[in-house]
Amino acid sequence: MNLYELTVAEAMSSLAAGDITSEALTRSCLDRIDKVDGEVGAFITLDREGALEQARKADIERKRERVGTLCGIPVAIKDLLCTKDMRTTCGSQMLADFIPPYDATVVEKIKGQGGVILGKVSMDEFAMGSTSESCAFGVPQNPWKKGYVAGGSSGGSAAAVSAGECLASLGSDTGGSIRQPASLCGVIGMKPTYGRVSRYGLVAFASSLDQVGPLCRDVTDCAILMNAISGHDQRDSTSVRIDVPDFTSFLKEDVRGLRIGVPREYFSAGLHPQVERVVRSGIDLLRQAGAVVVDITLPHTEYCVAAYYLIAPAEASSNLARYDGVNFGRRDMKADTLMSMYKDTRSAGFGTEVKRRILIGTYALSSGYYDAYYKKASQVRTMILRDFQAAYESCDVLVSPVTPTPAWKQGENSDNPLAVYLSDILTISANLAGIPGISVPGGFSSDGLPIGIQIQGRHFDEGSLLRVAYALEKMVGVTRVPSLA
Ligand SMILES: NC(=O)C[C@H](N)C(=O)O
Repeated sequence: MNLYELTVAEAMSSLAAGDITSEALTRSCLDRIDKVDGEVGAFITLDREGALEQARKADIERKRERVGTLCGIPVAIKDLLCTKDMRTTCGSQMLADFIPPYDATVVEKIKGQGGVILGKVSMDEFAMGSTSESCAFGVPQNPWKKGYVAGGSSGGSAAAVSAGECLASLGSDTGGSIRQPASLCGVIGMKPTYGRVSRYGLVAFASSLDQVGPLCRDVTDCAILMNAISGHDQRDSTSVRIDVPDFTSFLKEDVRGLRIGVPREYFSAGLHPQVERVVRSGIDLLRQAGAVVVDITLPHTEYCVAAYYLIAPAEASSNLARYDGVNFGRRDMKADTLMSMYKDTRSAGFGTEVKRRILIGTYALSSGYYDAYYKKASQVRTMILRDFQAAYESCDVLVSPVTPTPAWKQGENSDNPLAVYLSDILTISANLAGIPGISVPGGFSSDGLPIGIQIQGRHFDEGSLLRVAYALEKMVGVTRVPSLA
């Protein structure tokens, strides 16, 4: 077995036993990147020398003292998390040369535990998209099938883990951006409860929805990464002061007596029959293992896309106002007035989808329209939250598809933003309600594309998600790294 194929847990014990070194492990990932990334296209910035230096340092420290949990483990970071002295582009020309002077809290935590940062991975521009095709610096593709999308917006994070270019990665999820690419690339992806993980140093898209989370090769690794990144942070006023459990303590195969809710609305028309087959067979496995399956209704599901595509663009239009050519990133200098400098910078710096969202958001927030759009959408958001609260009175977790279809061909929906927005229909509600969700591999389509199963739960009950995901993983059996022949 190649070292790059190890899970985080396996690598941790081999490193602790002295069977491998971090330098060898890191070199194995770098060699793998050299071999396959020309095709996979996951990395925007690769810090080869820096990674090897961190790995050697980890090897020396291990000999001398007690080391952090992730000591010597190579990880990749979505390119919207600030990394000190390392370019952070958000997949946008606007930040093509932006080098942050500080680390995001989650990056600081990974480094603090000895993790080796390999570099920054591809994403949709400012996290707006579901295919990563709007990235200004290279589009990742699905490691399972040439020419197919890796999903988005954390497409580079999912593709890098899936292709064996790193052992784990961090992504962010505003409307499905961790769970959807995880599902399409056959890896685990968790969106924690809003407030569980610090957003300090995460470049904001829609601040009331964004959350950082891990993408990994198995559920155990997901629990390990959750332990590493969770917790209150004084620098993020929306992070919650609540105890962080040891997430690995939930890794039990036993789901007896657990009440699994199956939301009727998530299996409606438009769901690909092969996705339905995979998810229903996952539910059957859980039933056979002793879980109690109950029928659930989330009646306001049909309004979630409309509410999200008002709230997220409204917040984005406000957050992205800071890219004015003065404070951050790019400036177009040919203009001779301040107004035309703003206009030229923003016209050239942002891509089509980002502009579209800024326009929608600015329109929705303009005077006289607030009540009709943003306020209405916020009220719908409350109804969606209440649906979940009512559901969790009769079940402990919800099991459903992650996306209506498996991965599609690159370019297929490029001219149809509405079709792409609709592909978020099964993931968006969790962000609107702030609840946690995870995607775990459930099977494959007839043409070999991975299909994930989504588990959602109560606020701060990531534990039950991990428990069900772990049981499913044991019953379904994970397929590791695709051959990329
Ligand atoms: N950022 C996300 O979670 C992705 C979502 N598809 C969006 O475009 O907003």
